[in-house]
Amino acid sequence: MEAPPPYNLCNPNKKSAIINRSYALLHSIAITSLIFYRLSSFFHSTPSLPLLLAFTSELILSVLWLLSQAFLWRPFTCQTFPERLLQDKNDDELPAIDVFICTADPEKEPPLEVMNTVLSAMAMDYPAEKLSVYVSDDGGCGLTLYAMKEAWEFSRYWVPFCTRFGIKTRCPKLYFSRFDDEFLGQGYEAEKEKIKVQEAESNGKMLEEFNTKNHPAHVEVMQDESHNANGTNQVKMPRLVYVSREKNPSYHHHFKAGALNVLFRVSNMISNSPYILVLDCDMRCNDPTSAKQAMCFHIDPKINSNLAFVQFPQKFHNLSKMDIYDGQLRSTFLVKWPGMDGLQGPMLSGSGFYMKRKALYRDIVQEDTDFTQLKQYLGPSNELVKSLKSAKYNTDVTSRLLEETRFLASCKYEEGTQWGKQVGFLYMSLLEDYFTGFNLHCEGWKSIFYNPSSPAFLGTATTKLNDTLLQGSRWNCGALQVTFSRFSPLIYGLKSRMSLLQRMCYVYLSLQPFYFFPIWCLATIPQLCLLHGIPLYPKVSNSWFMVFSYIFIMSQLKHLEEVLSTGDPIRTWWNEQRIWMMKASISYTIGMLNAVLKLLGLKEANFVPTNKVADDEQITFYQNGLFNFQASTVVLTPLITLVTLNMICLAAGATRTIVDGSFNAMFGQIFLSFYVLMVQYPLIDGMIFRKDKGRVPTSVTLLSLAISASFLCFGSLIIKS
Ligand SMILES: O=c1ccn([C@@H]2O[C@H](COP(=O)(O)OP(=O)(O)O[C@H]3O[C@H](CO)[C@@H](O)[C@H](O)[C@H]3O)[C@@H](O)[C@H]2O)c(=O)[nH]1
Ligand SMILES: [Mn+2]
Repeated sequence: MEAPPPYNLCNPNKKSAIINRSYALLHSIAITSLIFYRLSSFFHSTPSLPLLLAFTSELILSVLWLLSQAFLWRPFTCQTFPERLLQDKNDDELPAIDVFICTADPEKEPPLEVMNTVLSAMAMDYPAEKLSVYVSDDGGCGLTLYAMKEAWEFSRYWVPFCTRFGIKTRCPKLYFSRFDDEFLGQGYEAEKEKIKVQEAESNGKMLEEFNTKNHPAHVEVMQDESHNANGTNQVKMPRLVYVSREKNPSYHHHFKAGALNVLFRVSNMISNSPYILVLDCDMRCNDPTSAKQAMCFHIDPKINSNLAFVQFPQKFHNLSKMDIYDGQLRSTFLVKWPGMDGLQGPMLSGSGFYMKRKALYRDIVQEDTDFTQLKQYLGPSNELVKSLKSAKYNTDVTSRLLEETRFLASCKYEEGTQWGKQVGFLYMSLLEDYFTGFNLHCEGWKSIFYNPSSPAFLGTATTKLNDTLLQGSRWNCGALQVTFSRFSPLIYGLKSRMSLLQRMCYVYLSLQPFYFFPIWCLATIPQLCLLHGIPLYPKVSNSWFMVFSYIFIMSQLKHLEEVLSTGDPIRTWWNEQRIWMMKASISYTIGMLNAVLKLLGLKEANFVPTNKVADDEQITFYQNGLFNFQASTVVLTPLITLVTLNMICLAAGATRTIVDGSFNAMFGQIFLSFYVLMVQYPLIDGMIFRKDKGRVPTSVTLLSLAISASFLCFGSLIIKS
């Protein structure tokens, strides 16, 4: 008998694999030669400090390069066929889904935007009775609760409207910006107005007086008895639940992971759906069919037994054409994650994934685990433990049930339990997604990356240099918390079922912040030596020079090939090098400092939510591809210092080589300095030529000049001694 057609297909990209592997092979020969050249030169004469620093940088770059090849070894592309799934299964047979949406700060994450995300999720193309949306409000803000009630009101029109007319755009804000619909459009405007009035009536207090650190637990299931009682509204509606967990300064709240675990428990009592979709408050559902697409993997009997989650890429609605800050995270979502699809699957990426509930219980909840043991792991609620065994959907939410959910959302509940350690989203790192996903993969769970042509979700990308770099610092600090712990991918679970390549991917991310070392060394030491006429690279006429040139040119070409193969313009290649240098010198460095301070117990790690609102000025800069240098001094000064230093050294060093005729020996360093300045040209522009508000403040330029001068003086003393 012929096998039924599959719901999904995942195929290797043979062409990419051939290109990647040939490149990797030749490049590793070149790198080995470079290391051989350096080591053999050390035998002839004792290396100087600058030479040792340059060599250490080269070694770190080589190790990271080698690890990064794991992402490129077996690239895959997956497809889904939801129509086949729907032929086989009717609505009753589709599994239920709980959608978790987190918000924390009503100023950075305006309640109206959260409302739009919630409505887009409620209106997904999925049987309404199988969909429950849970909103976690870590701010405990009255205005957010109010906006959720309004979202519920409006959803009663919005959801049936979308279903009846097969509307593609299910985020109301976006829909009404494109299309007119008198009745509904007015309804939406009225909701917007109500939220504004509500805020105004409290004289702004609702936004100012919320207290993220101290508030009681609040759980509210949105329902409208009057409507159901008189039977006017027969349309089935997804459920909407507002949860604001208790916050108390004497308990650590574990940021987003803590919020997600509360939703996990509360939803267990109410809908207990076998699958969970996690969204950040700015990640709207763009393609309403994403749930069915995800189910094409989750229901497939061939792969579902150990499939933990289906990850969609994070995509953004506010990217400009230039995308100067690499907001699209191209290399992550278009190269690395598809690369991991050929291994055990992509890393968990915070938002836009469909997770199997059972996977988050890990191996603790088994058929034969007894009641008392489960309570030791999961806490004192009998009801919660009972709900594990019965996969039932609670249609009425009694006041007793609500009481229990408030208990589950209290600070004390997790005391002495395994939440965040072995169950649910894990707490040890600020990068809860990466760490949770790593643990799942260690236990043998798989994941799938699915990147449909129409984006499943659209979020808000950072459009300010400062926000981008600080967000990156938090991510890297989170990765390093894992690296510096017993869970470091280098050593943890070596006996687990994770393949070598998959592990290399995790190790790469865990060591990636170490790029900070080569970037700082190679942007300062060869330049200082250029000033003093000390060569660090072979002469142009020396055949070893070829090895260095080969490595540089080939990595540039490979990057270019990769950019073009993901359908991006050449400009992206250049942009990415710039923002990478900035991230490596700022985000990796700050992330490293924070992680080390945390390790020494000198600083608390903190998850400051990223700003999702931008003023017109900020948007204009961003849209025009102009860097906005209105950034904190800590972020900006190091960048400007590096550029100033390179300018001074290039000018003085080049003059010197002309005078003493040492161009042949110094070419490598002249080129390096020149390359840094070319890539970072917008910094020079912002420092010298720009007159607008986004220019580099003169105070920062002066401070940077002073730092560069001191570095050159001290550096010269050390070099000459
Ligand atoms: O104490 C907190 C802090 C944050 N959040 C929520 O977490 C989400 C992500 O925060 P955001 O400020 O947008 O951080 P990003 O760095 O943009 O988030 C990326 O990186 C995070 C890991 O650090 C992932 O969790 C996210 O999904 C991913 O989009 C937002 O919805 C927040 O409301 C909370 O619920 N509680
Ligand atoms: Mn975000």
